[in-house]
Amino acid sequence: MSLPTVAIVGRPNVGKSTIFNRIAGERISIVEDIPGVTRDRIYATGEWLTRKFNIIDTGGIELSDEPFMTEIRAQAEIAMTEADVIIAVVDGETGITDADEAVANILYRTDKPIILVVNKVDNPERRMEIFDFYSLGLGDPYPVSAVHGIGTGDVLDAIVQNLPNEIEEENENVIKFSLIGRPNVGKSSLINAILGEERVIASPIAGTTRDAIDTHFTDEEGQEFVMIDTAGMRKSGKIYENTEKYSVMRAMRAIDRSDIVLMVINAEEGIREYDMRIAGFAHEAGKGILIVVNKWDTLDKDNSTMKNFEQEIRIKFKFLDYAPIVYVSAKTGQRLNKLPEAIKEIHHAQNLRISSSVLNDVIMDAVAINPTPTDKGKRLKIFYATQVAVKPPTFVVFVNEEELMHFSYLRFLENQIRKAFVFEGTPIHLIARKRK
Ligand SMILES: Nc1nc2c(ncn2[C@@H]2O[C@H](COP(=O)(O)OP(=O)(O)OP(=O)(O)O)[C@@H](O)[C@H]2O)c(=O)[nH]1
Ligand SMILES: Nc1nc2c(ncn2[C@@H]2O[C@H](COP(=O)(O)OP(=O)(O)OP(=O)(O)O)[C@@H](O)[C@H]2O)c(=O)[nH]1
Repeated sequence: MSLPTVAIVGRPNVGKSTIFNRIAGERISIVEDIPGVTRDRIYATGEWLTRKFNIIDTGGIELSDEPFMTEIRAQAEIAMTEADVIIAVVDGETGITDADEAVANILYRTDKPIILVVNKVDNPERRMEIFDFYSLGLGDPYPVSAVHGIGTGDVLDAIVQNLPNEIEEENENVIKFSLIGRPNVGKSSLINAILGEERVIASPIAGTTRDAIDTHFTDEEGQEFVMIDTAGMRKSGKIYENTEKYSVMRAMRAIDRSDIVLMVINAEEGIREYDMRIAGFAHEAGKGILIVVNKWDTLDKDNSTMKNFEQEIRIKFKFLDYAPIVYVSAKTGQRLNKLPEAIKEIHHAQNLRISSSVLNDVIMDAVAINPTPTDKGKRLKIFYATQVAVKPPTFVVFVNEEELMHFSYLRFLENQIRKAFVFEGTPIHLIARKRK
């Protein structure tokens, strides 16, 4: 589902990251061994009163070599482009500075809701001073002490009140996908090729955010697709558009809105750090993933080229062992016809429901091959398993003691499930729960 976005702006040192961490709370997960972008701590998901939203700390988007004022203005512009609600942070300890006024001046141009947060209001005496901040012209100041968690509840209330109404009715039959990859890997060429190949009338439809334009099309079999816009990949000449953090953030937003992500890699360049972070994020988000190696025409190939390439991918994207790989050329058209097919198969896999009886047969066979682990003389007992969700397929395994379920055994069960059913291209989640 597509989530609304909240962006935090303000000059350095006012406490943006502290507020970001408060709002994102425990939802910033740091998963070991997966180079997910969640560690960058500029993009996370927050939740309050059952409303979920994405939150961006624009302070984390640093523009190297730009003068200080240019940088904070650019960050405010990013907030105005990306967000549905903007949190402008100032410092109650130091009062209003020129930089705060510069930020306010940029924000006057937007009609998006702005919540003015006066941070570092650590004690009641200081509350009286927040009235000075009315002069910024950004509305009522909300006093907060982010380090102590005071006042953040009111800010969250204000965020939720200002979020746009639930957007985009979900149509389960439509496949939403996006093409993600570093600049110049050939995303636009592939998009044009896919649309050309399908010989369909592609019509841009307004997306959930003002500036996102998604492309809607139907293939010959009547399957509907929505290609999610990755507008940030377009070159608009803004100074921040080319920064890696911004491009990563745009990619993350596109991933959030997609069911399936086409991770595009340039055959000439191989896999880069950027690819691993984006892929890690898509994996953590439970999205379907197709690895597309483009510019296949540029390589001098022999019998082992493809095998070697696959090996590199499998080593670098260790956590994506379920993702199929397609080697294509947007230039010559080689294997482009495989893309819609592969997308449809992944969509099928991520929506697959396994009946409990069939699932439990597989689990029991698995336990017969590889007995459950023991710890301090106690053996893990598996009572039964059941699928609780799709997209991604999620299974709960009921056990005697959760602690006895080791990661490696869960991994083994996952492999057995993958051998028994076709879950190619989708992560699957296994959760151990103590039976009540
Ligand atoms: N007294 C007090 N200090 C705070 C509070 N919130 C943050 N700080 C401190 O203010 C400093 C800056 O906080 P950050 O969250 O890093 O500020 P920032 O705006 O993200 O800064 P940049 O990353 O430089 O943009 C840190 O030393 C924090 O500990 C608060 O509520 N009260
Ligand atoms: N040889 C070859 N060149 C390709 C292929 N696909 C794209 N190109 C070229 O690679 C360059 C970049 O292609 P784009 O489609 O603009 O790449 P992009 O990923 O959309 O780039 P950004 O807009 O910068 O994000 C162009 O010069 C293309 O003609 C391919 O399969 N083979």
